Parts: sequence; structure tokens; C-alpha cells
Amino acid sequence: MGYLSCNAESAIAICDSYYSDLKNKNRTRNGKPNQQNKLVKIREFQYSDLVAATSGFSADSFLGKGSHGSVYKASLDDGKLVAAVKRTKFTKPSITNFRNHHPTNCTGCTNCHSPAENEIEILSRVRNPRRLVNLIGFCTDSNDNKLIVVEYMPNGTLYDLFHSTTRPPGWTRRVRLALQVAKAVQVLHSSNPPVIHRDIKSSNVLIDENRNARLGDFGLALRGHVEDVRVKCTPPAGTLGYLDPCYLAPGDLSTKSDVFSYGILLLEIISGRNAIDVNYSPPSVVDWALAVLAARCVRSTAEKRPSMLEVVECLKIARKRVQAPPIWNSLRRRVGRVENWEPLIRWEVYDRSEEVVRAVKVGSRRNRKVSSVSVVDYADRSEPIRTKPNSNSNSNPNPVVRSKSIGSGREINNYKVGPESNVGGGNGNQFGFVRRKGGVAVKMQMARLSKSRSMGVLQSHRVLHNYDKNNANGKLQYHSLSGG
Ligand SMILES: Nc1ncnc2c1ncn2[C@@H]1O[C@H](COP(=O)(O)OP(=O)(O)OP(=O)(O)O)[C@@H](O)[C@H]1O
Repeated sequence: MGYLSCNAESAIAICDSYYSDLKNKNRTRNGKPNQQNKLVKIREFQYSDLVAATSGFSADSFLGKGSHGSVYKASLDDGKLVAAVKRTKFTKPSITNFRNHHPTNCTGCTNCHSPAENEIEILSRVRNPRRLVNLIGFCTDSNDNKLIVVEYMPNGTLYDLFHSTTRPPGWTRRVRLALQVAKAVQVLHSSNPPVIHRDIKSSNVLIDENRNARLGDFGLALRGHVEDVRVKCTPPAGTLGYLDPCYLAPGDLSTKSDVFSYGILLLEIISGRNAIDVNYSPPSVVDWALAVLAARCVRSTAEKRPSMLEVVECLKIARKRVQAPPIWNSLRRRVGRVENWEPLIRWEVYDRSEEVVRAVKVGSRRNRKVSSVSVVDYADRSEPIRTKPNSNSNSNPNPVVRSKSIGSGREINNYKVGPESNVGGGNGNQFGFVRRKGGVAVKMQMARLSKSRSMGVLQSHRVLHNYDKNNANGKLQYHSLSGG
């Protein structure tokens, strides 16, 4: 890892092609420095400085805990720089395990290097002041653990915004946040070589001082082309609930796995309070546009998912619509006055030859009026969408997967994962897939999403056997998919 072998500040500029490209782009045509592409130096901090900056990693500076460690607010440079310090613990795999992971010698993957080391390596090469939670520096403690110093995001996470506040964001802001996250993912995918984040989820989207969404936590990210040895030898990882069901072996990885996770995130964004009541006409076009997009992102065939560029373009159109017509605003105001608003959205994500993907909006709690809107690929649908007037979570007769709220924040109360198993408590707050085989609907795993503990759609016993149940927070790490 280049950045570790040399002096931190110079290492980045010398060792990395991204930064040498940046150097060339760093001047505009008239020779003036280009502010956007400004080279940023990665600092190496003394451990004692970080101890002082966080008041000894005190409870007062504590910001949150993830699966790999804790995050603290740090006041550096005499208070001129406020940052977040991630302090992680990582046990390196034994030599035997290491050999089992890698049939050939590994040049470094997220299984042999700590998430912190990986995050430093990735973030020292990819930078975006508006879209990403950027790296400021790093530090090594006496046990050789790495601490990461990143930009401080004062307004929590997207997860908090939707699930820990009494008043979740309105529709306009949701579209804006969705677009910002899409742009962040696009930045990663369009960099050369591309970066695949592998852990896109609402708790990894942080809200900056301007209330914009930024993508963070690059502990599992991989930088490289899919054919690169490093990418090819890194076992699958991610968070259950967001994990691409196609991603079962290292060779399955592509940017489309991120698209899948983004689709789940988009569903999470959509499935809270809606801006438009179906009683009002016309019903929201924007929410359907988003629903279609989300459904396309989570298609089970990776090639049929859109690229992030397409996602960004689609969301830009959705944003224009939400901003444009005056009637929209008055409707939004009326809906905003409704208390205890809770949308009922039933998702039917069918994968029948990959041609029918549909989402059905059932109605609002207030009036329970039913609206059935077809959204995508309906030309060839062979059966009508059934909705029942006055349906609610208790009386809905449809035996389809139903999601009242995705990302409910509640714990999973049971799970069994396997080809014929059913996941979740079964009270309606579930999300899942129905796969059709020979005209018969086969329910696949359903999940009740909760922060970092959400369940995913897993289809392989091999994966299950390799799932480390002791791993905290539902974070998935696979251990010996290559037969070890
Ligand atoms: N840059 C930051 N600025 C402010 N708060 C942060 C920052 N990074 C993380 N946090 C806070 O610390 C918490 C833990 O973050 P961390 O990235 O370690 O874990 P996570 O994303 O919640 O879970 P996981 O490790 O499973 O991905 C976050 O939920 C957030 O509240």
C-alpha cells in the first residue's frame, strides 16, 4: 500500500496515478489553479494529537458506533479543524485462513487488510468535496491499528433522518437526497479505475453542514476493474438487506452490485411519508418515477439494472417535476398538514423473465382510497394488479410481498436463510421478492430492514455456511467461497 510506505503527505502525490492525473488537470487553460481539482494533502497525525483532540476518546466526543469500531468528534489545529476520527479494531487473519482465502498470492484485499487501511487507500485516491466524506488523514496507534480522520458531518446520517426523527424529510428533499447519493455513487463508478463501494446503505450516507448527502465509509470498497486480481480475489461482503443477490462469489462483482444497494436505499427513501395523497388528482408522478427507478435498480439480473449515470439523469428529471408545477406545491402543503401520515405502498417486485417489475401504491392511511398504478413494463403483463378498497395491513387478501415501511428500524425477530426459507416476523413490514417459476409464484426471502441488521436475499447454501453469525451488526463477511 503506497501510502503506508512513504511519508504520508508526499506519498499520495508520488505513488498514485489519480493524483498525477490531477496534477495535470490542476491548471486551467489560462494557467490559473483549478480550485475544484486542487491537490489535497493527506496528513499523518500523531496518536497523542488525536487523543487530545477527542479528549481521550471521551463519551462527550463519541459520535457513533459501527461494526468495526467507534467514531469520535475531534477538534484539531487549535480548534480550526473539526473532524471525525474512526477508531477501529481489526484482527488480521491467521496465515492458514489467509491461504484459504486466496488461491494465488493476494496483492491486498479487504480480507487481509483492515477496513481502515482499505478506506485510507481508497479515499486517498478518490476525492470529491461535494459528494463524498473525504479523508483528511490517518494515524497508527501503538498496536499498529489505523485510525482514520475524515471530514466531520454535523447532521447525522440518512438513516437518522428517516428513522430517528419525528418529522422525516418532505418529498422535495427526498428527491434531492436521492439524487445526491446517486451522484456520489456515479463519481465512484466513473473514476478510473472504478471504485465499487459495496456497502451503500442509509447509515453510510452522512449529512453535511449544508444538509447535503455525502457518501462515506469506504471500509469495504474496492478500486479496480472487475478483471483485476485484487477485485477477483476479494470475497463478497456487504450488509444484509442491501446486498446484491447476484453477488455470491468474487467474480460476480460489478458496479451493478452498488446499483442494487442503491435501489434498496431508494426504496427506503421513497417508503416514508409521501408528498401527494392519492385522493388528490393528479397523483404524484415523481414518486412513481422514483419507484420505477428503484425497482429497476434491484432487478435480479445485473445487466438489466441501469447505470448510475442513467439513475442520475432520471432523478434530475424527477427533481424538475417536483419543483415545477404550482399545483404541486399547494397539494404538498395540504398533505403536509395531515398528521400521522403513513403511506401504504405494496411492492410487488416480480422477476418473470426479468420483464415485469411493478409497484403498487395502495392508498393513504387517512382515506384509504385505493389507487392502482402500473409503472413499468406493463405492456406484457398477463394478469391485472389486484387491490382491494379499504385494504390495510390486516385485511389485505393478496398473498404478495408487502412492504408498509422499508427501513422500519425495528429489530429482526427471527430469520432463517435458505432456498425455501422465509425470513422475518411476517406482520407485514417486510420486503422481498417473488420469483415466478413456471407460472407459480415462489416467495423468496423477505426481510424487515433495520439499521445494519437487515436481512438480504441470499440464494446459496454455500454463502450461508460461510456467514459468520458472530459478526456484529449484520455486516456480512464471507470466508472461504473459493473452497477454503
Ligand atoms: N464523518 C462523520 N461525521 C459525523 N459522524 C459520523 C461520521 N462518520 C460516522 N459518523 C457516525 O458514527 C456512526 C458509526 O459510523 P460507522 O461508519 O463506523 O458505522 P455505520 O456506518 O453506522 O455501520 P457499519 O460499520 O456497519 O457500516 C455513524 O452512524 C454516524 O452516526
